[in-house]
Amino acid sequence: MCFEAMIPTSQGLPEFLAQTDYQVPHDDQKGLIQYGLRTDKSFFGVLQENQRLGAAFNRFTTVYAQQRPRWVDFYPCEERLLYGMNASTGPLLVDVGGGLSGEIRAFHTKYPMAPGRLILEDLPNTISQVVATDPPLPAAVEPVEQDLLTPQPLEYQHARAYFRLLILHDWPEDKCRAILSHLRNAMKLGYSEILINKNVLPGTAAPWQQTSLVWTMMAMLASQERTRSQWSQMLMAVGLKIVDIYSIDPTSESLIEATLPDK
Ligand SMILES: C[S@@+](CC[C@H](N)C(=O)[O-])C[C@H]1O[C@@H](n2cnc3c(N)ncnc32)[C@H](O)[C@@H]1O
Repeated sequence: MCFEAMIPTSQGLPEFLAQTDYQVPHDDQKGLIQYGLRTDKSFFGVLQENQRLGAAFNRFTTVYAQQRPRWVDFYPCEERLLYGMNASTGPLLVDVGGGLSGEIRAFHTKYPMAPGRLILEDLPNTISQVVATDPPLPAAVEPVEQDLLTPQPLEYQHARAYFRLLILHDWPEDKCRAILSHLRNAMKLGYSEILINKNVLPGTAAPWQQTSLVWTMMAMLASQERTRSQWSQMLMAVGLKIVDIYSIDPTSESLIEATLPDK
């Protein structure tokens, strides 16, 4: 991953920035990765095409998440998800771009008797890796091939929560809005929520653990880490509002809870 994708992309950085007048790239189809790897594919397009690289990336994100505090340990799941859950309304949890499923496994391990379906969505190559994992996926978790740039199928609408870890920093602003709009359209007013497990940078003096990803995100994905006000503006722009932000320490990913406003 590092040698085949990140280093060649980073090596192209000075030349690319000089050619684009040192502007922050926002187009994930004409960014640094296309320049550095001489490809017309996006980062995830490269990983879907090259299964070995894709599998290495999925292992990397799994190990990365294992080193971080898990949302299930600092978000009040009983109070905010399980209380009021109605399995006939829709799934309990849909993990969008869930990768090798660490988070939904962690949720299931902590709440094995929770009512409702647990859905793990990702691209085809990742899902084929998920179903072959050892230890195997718990039977309660349903792996589904689903492109997050498309609407949620009817079957997975009106979920109690749509969860996303390390996803929205992978996409530039316009794609984030498109992704969130599909989820907003799937939500049930007064019931569904979106849980975003990501860094929420302070306006100043952000810790290095949070800012160290900024260059990587810009280079590989033409995207960025975001401050609280940037998250708030993006969610408002697609008709969602932040209910609360839960954090366990200032250097780790927070959990942003967002819903449809009552109006
Ligand atoms: C940074 S990883 C995060 C994985 C997982 N949420 C975690 O934190 O371990 C991004 C995930 O998004 C998935 N992904 C990328 N593009 C996608 C798309 N268009 N539709 C669905 N999933 C996508 C990737 O396959 C990958 O599993």
